[in-house]
Amino acid sequence: MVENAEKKVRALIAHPRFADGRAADADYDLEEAIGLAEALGVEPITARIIAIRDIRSSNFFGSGQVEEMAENIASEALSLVIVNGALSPVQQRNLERTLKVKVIDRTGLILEIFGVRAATKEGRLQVELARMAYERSRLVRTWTHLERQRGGTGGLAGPGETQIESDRRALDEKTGRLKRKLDHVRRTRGLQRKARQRAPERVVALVGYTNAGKSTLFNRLTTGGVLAKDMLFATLDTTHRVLPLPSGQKAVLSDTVGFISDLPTSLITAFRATLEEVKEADLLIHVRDLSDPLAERRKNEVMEVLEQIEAGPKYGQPIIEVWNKIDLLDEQGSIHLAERAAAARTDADKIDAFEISCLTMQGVEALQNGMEEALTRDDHILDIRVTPAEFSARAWLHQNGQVLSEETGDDGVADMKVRLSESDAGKFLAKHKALIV
Ligand SMILES: Nc1nc2c(ncn2[C@@H]2O[C@H](COP(=O)(O)OP(=O)(O)OP(=O)(O)O)[C@@H](O)[C@H]2O)c(=O)[nH]1
Ligand SMILES: [Mg+2]
Repeated sequence: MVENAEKKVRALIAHPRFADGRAADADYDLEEAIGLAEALGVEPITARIIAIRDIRSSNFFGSGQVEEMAENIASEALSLVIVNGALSPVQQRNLERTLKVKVIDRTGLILEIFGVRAATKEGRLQVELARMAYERSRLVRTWTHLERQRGGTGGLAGPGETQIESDRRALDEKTGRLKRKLDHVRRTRGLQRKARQRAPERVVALVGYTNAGKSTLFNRLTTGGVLAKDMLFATLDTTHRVLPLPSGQKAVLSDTVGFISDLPTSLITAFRATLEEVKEADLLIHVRDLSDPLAERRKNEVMEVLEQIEAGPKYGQPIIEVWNKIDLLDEQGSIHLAERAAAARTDADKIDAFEISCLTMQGVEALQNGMEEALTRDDHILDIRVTPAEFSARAWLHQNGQVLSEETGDDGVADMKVRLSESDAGKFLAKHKALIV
């Protein structure tokens, strides 16, 4: 956001640690928050974990803690406080008043990053919509707060209420307008997607926590050209490239926005359209950074998001796990990992796991074979004889299947060997069973 190092906004990052949180996790959480701040282009000058026994409704933090923050802000000349948690609008406002600097919470921070990073029209509209959803949810919270203040009489009227109601109406109107614009942009893109679906190519989608290495892998597997960077949310817009498979077949690979913990559902919903692509893919590749100490937690978070959008194994969609960045593990760690990968493959829930390094390319070939295997596992290879009169069936086969061989006799009758996906084979058999040799 700010290019010039001297002009960078100097920030205090505060990670609230609750009594039930693990101490070690808090360190990593704080590190992630620093990464997010850097992704926004601000300079994290001070970063600290603040123990919270119970959340204060007025300031979130205790008064002693706020005082310490104020001192820190003064001595370091800071102008931004990032709270790596969820603040109510009242808490945010009170903190800003007391500290006399801008205060944002985790969702606010992520929204800011998305706002700066969104490059396409659709991306920008999605972020705008997400921001509306965020603001609306905060209005609701203020509303409950006001009700509580009045002792929950439930009575109507009062200046605050009217204001909130009109704010809410204004937001809803704006949201409606945005949605219509977004629909328009998407219809165009939907058409493009349909065009892709008509092609026999299958679609493989990369998913995973932000910074896991999705774009790096994307570039390794295709002709590349996507920004891969040690920065959270480097990718916001979906990109597609041809994915060559070892046998010479082709698929389409898509790179998507990364996931992150504690995203409110409203934000996930705003990115639903991007995630639609994930849902419609023939195969998901879950890229995981195995050098991340929180790898297991991240995995569960990604799986939760997938479930929320009704994608993944629970919805019959095959998934392969890529255990990336193994070059960063020591020898002991690598041996342990190889054992786990082997165990996972024979496990009850049979996870296809491939250990790779996008840096050294170790394991990438095995992954490519694994992807092809997963994509063609349920394929049918049919021997078909078509007469010239059935030219439409022949055209359909060319469009939807992979024609492995085709010989046409003098009488114009063609003998074909065609590879079809399970569903296409079903469709073909339902209509043209008589053509099967
Ligand atoms: N050491 C090592 N670094 C890797 C490997 N793969 C990716 N990286 C690095 O990890 C960082 C993040 O990579 P990206 O490909 O941008 O990650 P991403 O999952 O696309 O992240 P977002 O788009 O932000 O969600 C980059 O600095 C990469 O160079 C690997 O196998 N080993
Ligand atoms: Mg990326």
